[in-house]
Amino acid sequence: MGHMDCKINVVTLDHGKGLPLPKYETSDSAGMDLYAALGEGETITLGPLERALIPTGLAMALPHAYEAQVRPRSGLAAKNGVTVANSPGTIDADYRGEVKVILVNLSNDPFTIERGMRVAQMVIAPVTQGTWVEVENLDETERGTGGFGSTGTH
Ligand SMILES: O=c1ccn([C@H]2C[C@H](O)[C@@H](COP(=O)(O)OP(=O)(O)OP(=O)(O)O)O2)c(=O)[nH]1
Ligand SMILES: [Mg+2]
Repeated sequence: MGHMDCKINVVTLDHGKGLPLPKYETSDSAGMDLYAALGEGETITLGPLERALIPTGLAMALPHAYEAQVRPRSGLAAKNGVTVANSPGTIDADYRGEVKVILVNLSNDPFTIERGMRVAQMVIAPVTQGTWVEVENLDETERGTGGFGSTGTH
């Protein structure tokens, strides 16, 4: 079965020109890697616990009822302790600004980002919006109000 297709209008901003559009690295990849759209020769170095907004050079228009999630790359997290501070970042379908990645360095070593580095991945997902139905009481369930480690304790 093929993947659901979601056509996304995209504008490459000036500082993103020359970088490829994000792509799926394998046929069944869930995410497309996002490239750091820094200037030629420009770098951003994150010291321990520092964070920065990394430009992707892309502005997009997701179709109605879709979102994009900005997620960490496991390689960066495992090897360098570098992750997405607000993971998963939420790109709303009505956002027309530049997509940015909020990277944070959770390691004790500085980490330097260069132009073209793949800093995060973006997953396209359908959006369900909820509508409230206000009631006086909720139905009873096996779990009830238990949570936060309540199961398997007796
Ligand atoms: O990792 C992210 C997260 C968000 N955004 C952009 C797209 C998103 O549609 C917008 C708002 O994001 P969010 O709702 O998470 O941030 P907020 O702090 O609630 O800002 P706002 O008041 O603008 O909604 O910022 C990014 O570019 N990267
Ligand atoms: Mg918001």
